[in-house]
Amino acid sequence: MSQPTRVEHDYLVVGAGSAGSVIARRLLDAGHSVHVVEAGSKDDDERVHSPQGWPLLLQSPLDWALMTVPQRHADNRSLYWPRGKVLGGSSSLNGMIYIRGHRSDYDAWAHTGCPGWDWDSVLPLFKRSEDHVDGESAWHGKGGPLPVGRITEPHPTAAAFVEAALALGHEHTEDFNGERMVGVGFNHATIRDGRRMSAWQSFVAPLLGNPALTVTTGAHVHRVLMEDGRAVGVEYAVGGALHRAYASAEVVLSGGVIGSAQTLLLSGIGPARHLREVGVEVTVDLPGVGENLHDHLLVSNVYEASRPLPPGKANLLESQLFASTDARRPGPDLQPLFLHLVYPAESYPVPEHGYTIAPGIVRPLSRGTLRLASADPEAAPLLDPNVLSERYDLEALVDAVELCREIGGQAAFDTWRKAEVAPGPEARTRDDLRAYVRRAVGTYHHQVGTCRMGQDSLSVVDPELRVYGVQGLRVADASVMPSVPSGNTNAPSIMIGEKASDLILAAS
Ligand SMILES: Cc1cc2nc3c(=O)[nH]c(=O)nc-3n(C[C@H](O)[C@H](O)[C@H](O)COP(=O)(O)OP(=O)(O)OC[C@H]3O[C@@H](n4cnc5c(N)ncnc54)[C@H](O)[C@@H]3O)c2cc1C
Repeated sequence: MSQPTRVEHDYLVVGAGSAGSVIARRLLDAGHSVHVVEAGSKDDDERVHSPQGWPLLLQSPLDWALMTVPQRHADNRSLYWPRGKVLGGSSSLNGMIYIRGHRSDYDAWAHTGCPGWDWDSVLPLFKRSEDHVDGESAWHGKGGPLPVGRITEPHPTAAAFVEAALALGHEHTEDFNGERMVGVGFNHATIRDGRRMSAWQSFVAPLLGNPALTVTTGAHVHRVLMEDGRAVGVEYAVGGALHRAYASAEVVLSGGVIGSAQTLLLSGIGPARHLREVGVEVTVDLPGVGENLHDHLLVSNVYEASRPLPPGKANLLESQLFASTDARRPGPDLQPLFLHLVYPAESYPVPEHGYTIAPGIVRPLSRGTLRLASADPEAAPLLDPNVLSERYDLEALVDAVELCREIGGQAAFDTWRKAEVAPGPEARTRDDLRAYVRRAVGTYHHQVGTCRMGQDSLSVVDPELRVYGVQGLRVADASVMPSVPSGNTNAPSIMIGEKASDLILAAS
């Protein structure tokens, strides 16, 4: 019997998230054919598009809704990790804050084996994506696919947060992506005309009629198909049925910090010992796959409000503060975030009306792992970020809790504050606050690092994002970050998509 003709595109992109959407767009613009294979659904749920819809998407079918393994240093709690399972990936259910991080974050990447990823090299890529409401400047781009706007009518409590931090002596920052990141101010956000601008909507939706583009949704990629050491395609499941898709040029994994590492492991690319333990045949012994999992950490200082809060007009996350526990270090390590809603602290009461001053840390030292639970591609992986295993992370979070308490106690909040609910008045000493952090710590949703870029024995991809030991296969998403930048990770993931497309096109 003759083999059916195998349908090939030039490129296969696995995952239509922040990075994958950019890659698909840039390859299409360059005249290539692209097949995007996405496990999630179309983004036709209206809650995706409203800037205020994201809390309603958590635990919905558009969320992978993963859980970590019990965290030893956090009272053995399993942490809930939302991730977008929809066109746009996590950029379709994130908080829309547009932050790039500090210049020193990227210079550190370059310094630790990633030439070409220093700040001066990546700034033009951030700008190329952007269509900033303020227009072209030294810091921002105009005319790119990604709209970035300002919070023009802040919620009164978000304004109170800024006023309170200023009263404590923090400096005002007009633009966290500008000259000075450290300070307090209002976020810029990926919102235009009152609509969320996900990476998919910004980069790919305008090209949906392009015959060179094929999009398959509801398609869970199980493994990379290899021929003679070269990636030639992927196998994916739709419903119960298995399908194959092929690429004549390259396969690009953009499944995010969890999906990309899991796909590599299921393809036999990873630590040989672990693969044998779970019964996956080893293709390439690559010990770094699944190592270096880390995340920004967040707690929720929750306040009961003295009256119902008026509705906001933007993304519910309008103002924040970048601060440092050590002035000798470049850039911030704390990121208290204000929400004009109750973002509950686990196991603490949830007031009917309230707001949250969320202490966050952005230079965590704790590192963990992602491992397969079994060889079954549909089984969720074992996620162990090992949070708070480093003493610095615990102490920095306690510093952040104290800082947020100080802000919450300022006169600017007098007309809004009824009571502090978490950590609550009974938490007085630093030890009490350590216990609170262990009991309430959660994710800031900025997991990275499981397919780390670099040139040492634990690197998974080289600085051109090519998987070591395999031809024709790259990883491009938050998983390649060697260390998490000190800001939110959507813009950095989009930048990685820009850089990846340059590298792919240069090799074509
Ligand atoms: C609730 C939440 C709030 C956040 N808020 C912000 C914020 O305000 N600002 C900010 O900058 N960052 C925020 N982030 C983080 C940011 O959105 C992510 O870091 C970023 O989107 C990661 O991009 P990515 O391309 O690596 O992965 P993703 O955008 O997650 O994309 C991965 C895609 O691959 C698909 N996929 C995975 N595995 C497979 C597979 N096996 N087969 C097929 N498809 C697969 C997924 O369904 C998904 O669509 C938030 C994240 C969350 C979850």
